[in-house]
Amino acid sequence: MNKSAQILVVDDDPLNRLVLENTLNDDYDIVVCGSCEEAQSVLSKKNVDLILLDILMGNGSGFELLEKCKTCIHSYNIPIIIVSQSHSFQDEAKALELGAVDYVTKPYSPAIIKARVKIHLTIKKKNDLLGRLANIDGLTEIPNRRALEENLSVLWQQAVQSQQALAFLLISIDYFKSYNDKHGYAQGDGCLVKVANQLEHTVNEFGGFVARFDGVRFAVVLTKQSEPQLMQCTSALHLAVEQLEIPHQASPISAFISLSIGGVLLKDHFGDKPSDVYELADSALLKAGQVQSKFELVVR
Ligand SMILES: Nc1nc2c(ncn2[C@@H]2O[C@H](COP(=O)(O)OP(=O)(O)OP(=O)(O)O)[C@@H](O)[C@H]2O)c(=O)[nH]1
Repeated sequence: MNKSAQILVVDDDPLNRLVLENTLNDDYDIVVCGSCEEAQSVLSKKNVDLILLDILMGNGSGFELLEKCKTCIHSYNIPIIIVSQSHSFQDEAKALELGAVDYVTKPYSPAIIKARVKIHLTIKKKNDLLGRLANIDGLTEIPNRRALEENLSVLWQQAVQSQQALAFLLISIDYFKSYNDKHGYAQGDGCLVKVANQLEHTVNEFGGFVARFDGVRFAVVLTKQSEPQLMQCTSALHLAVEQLEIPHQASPISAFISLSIGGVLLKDHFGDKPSDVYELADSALLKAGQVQSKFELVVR
């Protein structure tokens, strides 16, 4: 049977582990651990969907593991249900404050454990979906501006700390207003989807990140770039979209859809904040639209 989720059971009592395993084994993949250290090692290797955690363990406090999980980027969104012998309100309150989603006291009814696990897995699935949707552009299904901002912020900070170059490209489809006027808005949407997919495919080959910036503009972030590498990437992007051969009957410069690219290469001066590159890239993009190469680069 295809089990729907992976559950980690952490309890130092072998009998408790066995009971929980037998309760949930039919519906889920169960991994059992007798200590917090073992559990941490499992969490670093496996994708866990939910944790059932005992807090009063002889060999280390479950509270510590709970706190670690909730402050770690890789595990903070895993729901943790406490299964405890302690009926103390303080322990229950502490566990919930530290981020546990539920608190079940022993002895428990297997049916209730099953029901609570099911509820929290359903909520997690919905939260995961919302998280994904919040970062995906509805039309092109590539990352959206929110995802770009999150990603750029992390990569910019890393670049500043390591003093390694960071490149930002702003890409626009040429004469898109005329394209919509000539071919219709629906076809315009279809064209945006094709271009976005092609850009994503090409940028992936260069190990970069692409997002829809706004309307007909896309943004690309590339780390550890040199000028020649960046030129190679932008040529590949121009070529990839040319090769789609999407007819553009109203373009004064090409029979097919084409791009202009404004680039910023941060080498020495990274600016005060990540979004400083937007303005620089926007000016470069404006100039790119007027030159034959359709690419303009600002180096800082
Ligand atoms: N079909 C479609 N069109 C869009 C979408 N978002 C923005 N647009 C249109 O894209 C056009 C963008 O035009 P502009 O950026 O003003 O300019 P342009 O025609 O590309 O001209 P140049 O910048 O000189 O190349 C506008 O007409 C917008 O209405 C979208 O999601 N779908």
